[in-house]
Amino acid sequence: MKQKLVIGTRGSKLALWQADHVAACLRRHYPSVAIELKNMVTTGDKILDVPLAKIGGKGLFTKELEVAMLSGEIDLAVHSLKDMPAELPDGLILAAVTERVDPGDALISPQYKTLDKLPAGARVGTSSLRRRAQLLHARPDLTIVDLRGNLDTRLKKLTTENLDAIMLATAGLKRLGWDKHITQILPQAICLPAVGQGALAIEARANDAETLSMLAFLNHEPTYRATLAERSFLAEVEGGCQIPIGVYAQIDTEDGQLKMTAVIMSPDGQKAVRDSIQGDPAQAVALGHTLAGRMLDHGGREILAKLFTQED
Ligand SMILES: NCc1[nH]cc(CCC(=O)O)c1CC(=O)O
Repeated sequence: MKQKLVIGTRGSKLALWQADHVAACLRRHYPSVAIELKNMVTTGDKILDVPLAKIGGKGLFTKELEVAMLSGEIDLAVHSLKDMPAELPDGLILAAVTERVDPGDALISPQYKTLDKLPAGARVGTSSLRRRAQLLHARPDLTIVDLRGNLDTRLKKLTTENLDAIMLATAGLKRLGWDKHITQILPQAICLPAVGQGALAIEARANDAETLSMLAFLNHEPTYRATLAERSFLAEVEGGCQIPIGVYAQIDTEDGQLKMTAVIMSPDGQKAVRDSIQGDPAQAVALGHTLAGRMLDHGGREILAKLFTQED
């Protein structure tokens, strides 16, 4: 067993909470091992004024940590699984995926509370194409305002940018103790989450057997299986986190089946392909591929082709 593990993390409040949480789990499990944290800055943290969809590129929030891991500077990195690209760089693997509790998206609207009570033309802040498309699909009259920055910045912008509502991940708000601001958790019929939303990913070197076995206890198998199906869906649709797809999979505790629903939308929410699949959790990867293939054939490919040629 190693006597020291170095965790790499980004410096945002959410990232620090996540890394501290994993550090605390490790310290409890291995009282004699030194658990150190190392703060790092990623490209995604540096570019704060450009909409994410325009920066493009995969792994915007993960690359610098991965370089440090490969060089041995850090032993593991903690990420929101949602921020991880579908395929990891050579030499790195997901050592564990933690239990997912809140996969959904939340609306914060101090004045109107819920989506259906927002007045016509209301201004809603989000920088996610996925949220924009699904909001506009349900409410074409809304005005979507781009909203970048860390969670705390975005909450402040609700007031400073004169917005009627903003949308954020429930999990992130809960982790920071800000769930008191939530006025509605959007139902999945209206808004499906991003791939992996709500789960933490622990990334480590593929050849570092000692660290991998020390991290194994952090893995929650049902969440791992469900998010594997989601990530396999994503890999097949071939996008980063900034394409308008929503997907949610879970293992049904009654019949043990993996059940997954996904949506591919045009950014304006006008075109939507929605479909579901279920099967054996051991076939998670195949289920993701099959669902993606079916949805691409039934209009998804057209929506995505248009998206990639758009220049706005
Ligand atoms: N893209 C930023 C990001 N990455 C992970 C979370 C929230 C926590 C999670 O989904 O696990 C957020 C904030 C948000 O989308 O509101």
